[in-house]
Amino acid sequence: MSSNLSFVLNKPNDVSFEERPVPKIQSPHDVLVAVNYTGICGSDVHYWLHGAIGHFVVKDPMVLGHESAGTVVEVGPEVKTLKKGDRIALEPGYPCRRCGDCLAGKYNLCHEMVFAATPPYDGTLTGFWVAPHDFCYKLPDNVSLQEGALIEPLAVAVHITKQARIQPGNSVVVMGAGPVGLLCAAVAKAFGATKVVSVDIVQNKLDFAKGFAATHTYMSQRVSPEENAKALIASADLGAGADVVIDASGAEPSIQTSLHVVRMGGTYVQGGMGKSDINFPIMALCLKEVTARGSFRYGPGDYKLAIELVASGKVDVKQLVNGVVAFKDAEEAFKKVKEGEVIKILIAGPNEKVESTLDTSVDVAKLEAAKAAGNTGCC
Ligand SMILES: NC(=O)c1ccc[n+]([C@@H]2O[C@H](COP(=O)([O-])OP(=O)(O)OC[C@H]3O[C@@H](n4cnc5c(N)ncnc54)[C@H](O)[C@@H]3O)[C@@H](O)[C@H]2O)c1
Ligand SMILES: OC[C@H](O)C(O)[C@@H](O)CO
Repeated sequence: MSSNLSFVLNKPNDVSFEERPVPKIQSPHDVLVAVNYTGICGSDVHYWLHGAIGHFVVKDPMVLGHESAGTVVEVGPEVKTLKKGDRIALEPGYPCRRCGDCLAGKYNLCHEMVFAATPPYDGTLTGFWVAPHDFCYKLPDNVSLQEGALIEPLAVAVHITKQARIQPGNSVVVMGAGPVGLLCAAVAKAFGATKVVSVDIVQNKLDFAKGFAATHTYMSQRVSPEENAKALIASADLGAGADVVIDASGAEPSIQTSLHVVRMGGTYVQGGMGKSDINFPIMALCLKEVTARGSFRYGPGDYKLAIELVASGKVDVKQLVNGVVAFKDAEEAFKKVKEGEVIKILIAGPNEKVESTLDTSVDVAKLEAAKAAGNTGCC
């Protein structure tokens, strides 16, 4: 346990591998975890390319990654629920536990949140990670460590979908068929929605969505939001509109269309993070008495439910994984995500002996096309 190789963002478009000290257990309630697999999130790609998301600016070198699963290698003296060798999904944000929001059960809103790979805090693309034991969730025997790395984006989708208060038999439209939108569609179905419409602007994403969880798909059109909504409603036979619309794209045209797709008295949830300010059809919100909610990360019970959805076979996260790469190929994996042709790539921990199962050669033309289209991952 002397090597702790880490994948560090120095500044935009400049990453390196660095030996960092193996972290030490700080509190008797901490565990030390060997990181086995980490997924790449759009926010990691955004930091890599731009060095900032909103007011979170990378000023000093920062280890990337926050979608991880690992194996417990050491436990603090007060840890009763985990032992050495346990396989866990890592919840990567640690709230203060004492402020009003934490005490109200909304710890995801804590102002003092320490969140992995959100500056100034380092992330989990590293060999070893220390975490409070109650933010490490033991994986059931039938859930693999690779699936464990998908629990983080699934927990995001669980939180978004809980915010939508879906009822059995509801119709749900999900804008965006990236990993978060696909997982929202799957969770909506697990929550009892009978019609789930995935919407995107890329045909192969819709083809995947149809085989994954969507009952219907719709290719968003470059027309006015009202016309787009009318065509969407007609194509999915949504009658007076959808009971619930979730935005998992962050794109302004998608958000505008959403408010025209939701039915009178329906619910709209903002999960996507795009531009901070947009033109928003506020009159539709008012006249339809739409309930609108935001959704940020995840809170009490979300990781637990995400793991149960995978363990019970209700959400098959394995389908989202295009391949696994060795730690040394982390930068190539980021380029692959940037190309926009993959759903989820996992990076094996630096101490894992794995062969890359993904062709890591990068198509420069695709990279340039993604750049020209402004596809920079997220946010
Ligand atoms: N709320 C949270 O806590 C939270 C957490 C993680 C990610 N996010 C956000 O959720 C969003 C989705 O994440 P992801 O990882 O799936 O990102 P992604 O970039 O892989 O997926 C976004 C999808 O939206 C599609 N899209 C773009 N414009 C569209 C339009 N006009 N109509 C319909 N679809 C359109 C894209 O083609 C893409 O498939 C991102 O904005 C991300 O920042 C939010
Ligand atoms: O899943 C967690 C998200 O990726 C993060 O909150 C990020 O998008 C903003 O810091």
